[in-house]
Amino acid sequence: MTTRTESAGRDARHPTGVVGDGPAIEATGLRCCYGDHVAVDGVDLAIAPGELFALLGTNGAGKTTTVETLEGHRTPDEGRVRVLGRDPARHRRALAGEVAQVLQESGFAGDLTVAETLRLWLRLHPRRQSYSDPLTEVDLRHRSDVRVARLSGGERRRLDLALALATGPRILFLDEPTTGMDPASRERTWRLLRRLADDGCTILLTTHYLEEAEELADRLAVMHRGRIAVTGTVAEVAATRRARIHCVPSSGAGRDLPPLAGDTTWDGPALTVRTRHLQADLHRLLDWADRTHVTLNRLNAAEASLREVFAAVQADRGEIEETS
Ligand SMILES: Nc1ncnc2c1ncn2[C@@H]1O[C@H](COP(=O)(O)OP(=O)(O)OP(=O)(O)O)[C@@H](O)[C@H]1O
Repeated sequence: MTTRTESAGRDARHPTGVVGDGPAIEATGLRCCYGDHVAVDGVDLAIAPGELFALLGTNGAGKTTTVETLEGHRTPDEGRVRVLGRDPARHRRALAGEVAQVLQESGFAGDLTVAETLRLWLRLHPRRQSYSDPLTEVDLRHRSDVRVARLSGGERRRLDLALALATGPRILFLDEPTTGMDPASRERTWRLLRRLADDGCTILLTTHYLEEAEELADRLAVMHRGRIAVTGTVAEVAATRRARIHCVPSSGAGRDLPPLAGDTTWDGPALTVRTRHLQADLHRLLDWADRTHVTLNRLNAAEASLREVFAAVQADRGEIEETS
């Protein structure tokens, strides 16, 4: 599994989504409507070659519509999209060998075996380069002779992924790639996706699993009501909300705290500090506790989590702050 430290290294690699010859996947002012309903309302994305980008969002936020447009299945009502510099709706044939998609519903014939499905797939799809052994990569080699109808939900997701890999794509669109997978398969899939991206494949994945985005994504965006509410590296997105220090000072401590940059609130004996200056405020608090012989029980200090950011977006709270 990838460590946070490695993630921080990746974070620095694609600070803007544009490197070298420009983005591999791009949306500019994208707007998509279903009749009068605006599903995507001015989305800008720039995903660099070899970047693994996660698109998160609340239900009905517009993720699928955005991705379908990038895949060339829809044309924008306004704005433009480009994949490898081309309009994906107009150049579907040219892009076919470069782009692979894993949709939520794959719709394979249930009476074909896994191996037959792969062979058929390779006959029907243009290949940029063949991938050595996609079934082994997704741990399905031992199920080669099993009919697709008899695969479990998680195994079907792995077959989807194997087929996507089989053509050696430069761009991979993944819609909820690990839904239904057990924890071991999920981690294996994460390692595989990470390796693909490290080998230069650009990956756009939509997911409802925040830990998947946290673990994998070079950058991510959280959509809400057709717009991107917040985007950046995991660290940048977390920094849009204040960090939190929580503790229960020992009785008799009094409430004359040292001057802190953050806002303090008391809930009975429990103190919470919401701050943009976590290290400095923690230092002041510890120093004050030392000087006044106070014990800070149940002390906990943490940056905001992706979950908190997501909850704030979902609650439509206006308190997502600009990263300074
Ligand atoms: N075919 C359609 N006709 C009318 N409205 C649609 C259609 N498809 C999607 N919508 C609406 O467009 C909006 C965006 O839908 P979309 O499926 O892109 O969101 P999503 O972020 O993928 O949602 P979810 O996470 O729930 O799958 C929603 O309000 C949805 O109800």
